[in-house]
Amino acid sequence: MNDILTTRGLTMRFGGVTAVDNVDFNLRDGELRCLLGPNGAGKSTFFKCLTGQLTPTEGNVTFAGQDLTGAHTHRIVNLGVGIKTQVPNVFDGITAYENVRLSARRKHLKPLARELTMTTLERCGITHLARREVGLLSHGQRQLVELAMVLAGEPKLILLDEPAAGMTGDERDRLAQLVLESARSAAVVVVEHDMAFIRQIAKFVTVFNRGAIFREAMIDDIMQDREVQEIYLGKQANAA
Ligand SMILES: Nc1ncnc2c1ncn2[C@@H]1O[C@H](COP(=O)(O)OP(=O)(O)OP(=O)(O)O)[C@@H](O)[C@H]1O
Repeated sequence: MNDILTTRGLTMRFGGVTAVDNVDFNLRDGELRCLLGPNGAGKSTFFKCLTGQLTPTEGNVTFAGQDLTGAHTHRIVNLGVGIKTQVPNVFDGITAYENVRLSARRKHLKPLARELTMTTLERCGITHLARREVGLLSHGQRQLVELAMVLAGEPKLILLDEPAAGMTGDERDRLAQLVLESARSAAVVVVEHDMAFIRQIAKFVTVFNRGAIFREAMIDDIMQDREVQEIYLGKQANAA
């Protein structure tokens, strides 16, 4: 299968700090990949270079054969990438339904957009929140609304940064189910800390450390990997 996303020599420096260091990353079409690593490993910075939130200092990002290095987030989304950042990117003053419909309307005329909105709300288990103003919802509920917005855009690639943050156990289970389901029709990259959630969804994972790819393997092998355990413990010991 072809690669839908690649980076070559991707590097991001902030002054003297090299947050992402010469990363070559490959994601196959339809693949679900989790990005792990201790705090400060460079996962979020790498993610932001993919989404257009940051312009890398060096290297390039290719999506579906197109060079997207330094492209605006708007263009990246229009090309078929669904992005969920750490802070829910929703419109607080309107309802969940209206938020999701805005996303569905990007590709579809009104009747189809309405139908897609309803099915997506249902898929995400938030039909009961359709008429609620999003600014009044809990953090976990807002995360699900944002995910519904991403899915209603029918992306070819979905990028999720810490999607399980602030969720209840039930919301997290729903999210895990949704991510697995979404991975049947799109490639998915998930940056996440929540190990319970990772265990629910992860197959092949990429572990970052000090800005570089430290290990790539199946999650069960990663969990047994002593060097991976050490980089996590090392960070905790340093922080203590
Ligand atoms: N805007 C910035 N300016 C300066 N340094 C930054 C900036 N953003 C990130 N860094 C630094 O880059 C390194 C990587 O940070 P990053 O947030 O990408 O790691 P992470 O793996 O996502 O960590 P976490 O899991 O805690 O979110 C850290 O040393 C961090 O302090």
